[in-house]
Amino acid sequence: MLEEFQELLGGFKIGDFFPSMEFLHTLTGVKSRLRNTFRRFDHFFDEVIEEHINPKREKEEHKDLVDVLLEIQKNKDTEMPLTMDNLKAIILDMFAAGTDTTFITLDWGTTELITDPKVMEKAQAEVRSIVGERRTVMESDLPRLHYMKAVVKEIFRVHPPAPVLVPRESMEDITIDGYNIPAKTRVFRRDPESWMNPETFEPERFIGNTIDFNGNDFELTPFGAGRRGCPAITFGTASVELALAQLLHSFDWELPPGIQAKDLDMTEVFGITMHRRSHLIVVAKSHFP
Ligand code: HEM
Repeated sequence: MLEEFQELLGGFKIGDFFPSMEFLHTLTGVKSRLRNTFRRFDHFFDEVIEEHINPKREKEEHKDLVDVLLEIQKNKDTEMPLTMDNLKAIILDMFAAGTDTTFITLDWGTTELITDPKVMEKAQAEVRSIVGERRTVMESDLPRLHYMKAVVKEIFRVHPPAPVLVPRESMEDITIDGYNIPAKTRVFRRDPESWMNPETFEPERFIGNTIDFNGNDFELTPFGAGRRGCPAITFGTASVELALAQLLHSFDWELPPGIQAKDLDMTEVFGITMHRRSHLIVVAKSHFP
């Protein structure tokens, strides 16, 4: 369901660029796919909300996002009242923007590392030397994992999970570098010419310099930049770094018997987020007895 949503949201649709050709969306079935996906999500959110307002529901120790949103909705004194549609939109936004991006980064990251044993070994050696015999990687370990952080930057560079960002429209006429951009133009940003050996996975390119993805270096903007940039850049980065460090620390990774790195399908599926076309199958062996 989420995959269909991401593909519909980001895939190339001719009517988005030539509004006079929007009628093609009906002929090609895009409109009915959109309606169908909308209905499935709407039904799913109705169920989730009903479950949360059911007085017989067992109380959890901590409130979750839906509990908090329902509480805000109940409070009629808020500056901006939340309708049920607003509430569903927020759940969808968090669900879609927050799960897929992190998962895709780890999926492509594992792919790159398993096809490049030298990088995998170097990253594992670093994590294991910092974390030692302790079984759980802590957030406080992260600042010392310099090489692994370079690996994460390189994953973001080669496989930005949301490569065309969220489609945006310019609000007013503007001239940038001599190009006139009229109001309401759809704007995308990506510059493939900013890197040496751009196709090679090389975390070392981030060692010894300060290039980062916080929105100041325009050649690396996996979270976007400026005021419409990802609001969860800190949380998203920590989630990816912690998960990757834990995977590197606790497991030794191999391809299944008979499969070689060159056999892996590296095709990307184009949508608002950039998935692998086929599932990655790897063998994880516990590093600790
Ligand atoms: C690896 C992790 C992540 C990456 C690479 C990422 C990337 C992005 C990008 C590129 C955008 C669009 C920015 C733009 O158009 O300029 C975005 C927007 C957004 N992200 Fe993230 N994100 C990540 C994790 C998360 C997480 C964990 C959450 C929530 C828990 C989240 C919530 C959002 C929301 C709500 C928006 C929409 C903001 C708006 O509508 O303006 N993201 N993200």
